[in-house]
Amino acid sequence: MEKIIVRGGNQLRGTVKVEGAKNAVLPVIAASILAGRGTSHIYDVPKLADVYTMKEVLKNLNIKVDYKDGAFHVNACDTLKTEAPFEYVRKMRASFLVMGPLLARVGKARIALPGGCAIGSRPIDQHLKGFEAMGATVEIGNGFIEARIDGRLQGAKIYLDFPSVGATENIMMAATLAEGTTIIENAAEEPEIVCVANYLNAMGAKVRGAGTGEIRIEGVKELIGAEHTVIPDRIEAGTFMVAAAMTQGDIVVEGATPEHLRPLIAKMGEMGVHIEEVENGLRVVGPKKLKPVDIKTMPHPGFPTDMQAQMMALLLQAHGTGVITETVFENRYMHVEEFRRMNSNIKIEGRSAIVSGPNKLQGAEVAATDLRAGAALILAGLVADGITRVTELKHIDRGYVDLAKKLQALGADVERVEEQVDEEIENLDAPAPLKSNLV
Ligand SMILES: CC(=O)N[C@H]1[C@@H](OP(=O)(O)OP(=O)(O)OC[C@H]2O[C@@H](n3ccc(=O)[nH]c3=O)[C@H](O)[C@@H]2O)O[C@H](CO)[C@@H](O)[C@@H]1O
Ligand SMILES: C=C(OP(=O)(O)O)C(=O)O
Repeated sequence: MEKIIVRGGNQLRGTVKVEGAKNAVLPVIAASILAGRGTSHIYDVPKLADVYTMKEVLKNLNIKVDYKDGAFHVNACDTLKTEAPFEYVRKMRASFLVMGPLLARVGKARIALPGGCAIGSRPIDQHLKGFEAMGATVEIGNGFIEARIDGRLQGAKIYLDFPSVGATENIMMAATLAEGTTIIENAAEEPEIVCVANYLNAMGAKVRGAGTGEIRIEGVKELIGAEHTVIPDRIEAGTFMVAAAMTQGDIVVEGATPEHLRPLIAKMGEMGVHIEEVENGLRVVGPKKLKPVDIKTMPHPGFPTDMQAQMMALLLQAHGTGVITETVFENRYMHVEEFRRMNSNIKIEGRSAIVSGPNKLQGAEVAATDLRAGAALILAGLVADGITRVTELKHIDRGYVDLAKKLQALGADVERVEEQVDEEIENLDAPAPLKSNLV
């Protein structure tokens, strides 16, 4: 079994470069389906398990895909297939983002129902509400969602009950080829939405207002393959920023974009972390003594839920009590049990986690229950006494390229190893998981 082994105690120093953003590249690749003519060339594509899953999804739709040296080339000009099976959606919920583009291009899409996940139930009702408002019929059965439209989708005014990132992207992509104008109200404002909109516009779409709560899309008849560079990953950048802050380190995060990281910069600043803008990123210097803060996750420009677990690791080191409130996902505290294995003092009350510190963390064997939980456990390992072994690396590989190697290059004692598991232990029946742990 592969593990990441962390021996705590080293301060981080040096420079680390962030990759293209996972949460931008996945919808950007899905958007490529919309181009009926020409080849798209997408740059700064990170080598993530999710990118390979998306590549497989597209290949299955009869789309030509080539991925080399960080560049992803897509040609979707042949007759498209319309089905994304459970095999892919199970691995990665973002596979559902092909529904809007398929519906717009060929009037039909059949996608496996995403189902539950380690961080909550994650329904897709807002995506479907948008497609129905544009005239599509949606049927659910046999574990699939099937959407159809005769002719073109029709522009519509769609109010999202919650500014869902995925629903905003899916509807925005579908609307680019619709007849007439679509207005998405209460749209998500994340930087990744702007990245996707810029790509759509480069392909010939007419999308205005991305990055605000109201997006207007004037439908066009055809989109053509285009070139696009993916924005830097603000969550990967944030993860390294926390690593520096935790270890009283001093690092430069190259590619960290200050405008995308305002809430994190503000909260880390309140904790006493020194953050300054440098030529091509951010310099982060960890203080001797961290102050506690309260954090509430919110849609952008609020504090990102994808940094909640990492900030909890940081709060474990603060002198005093801080409260984290998770408002975006219903069940995103799976890492708390793992932190407890490392001797931490965290109390859960409803949607809040009360973190009292500083904690004298101890190394332990812990499991990455989801992607950001995995990163947070490695961060905790950087300051724990003794050895921390993190398992279930498949989650971490969905969203981080060479996390162990990059930390190692900054001076951390971290390695990724293949550890033999005692055969007798491995053959024991595993207890049934409490929640399905698909993504
Ligand atoms: C690939 C990708 O970009 N993933 C990001 C995206 O996920 P994703 O796009 O799935 O997240 P959403 O913004 O859609 O979900 C936010 C909340 O809305 C709820 N909801 C969503 C859609 C819907 O139709 N109905 C509904 O109730 C979800 O259950 C969740 O509680 O945004 C999340 C919130 O910033 C991030 O944590 C994920 O990293
Ligand atoms: C929750 C995340 O991603 P996804 O929506 O792909 O599961 C994440 O990136 O932290």
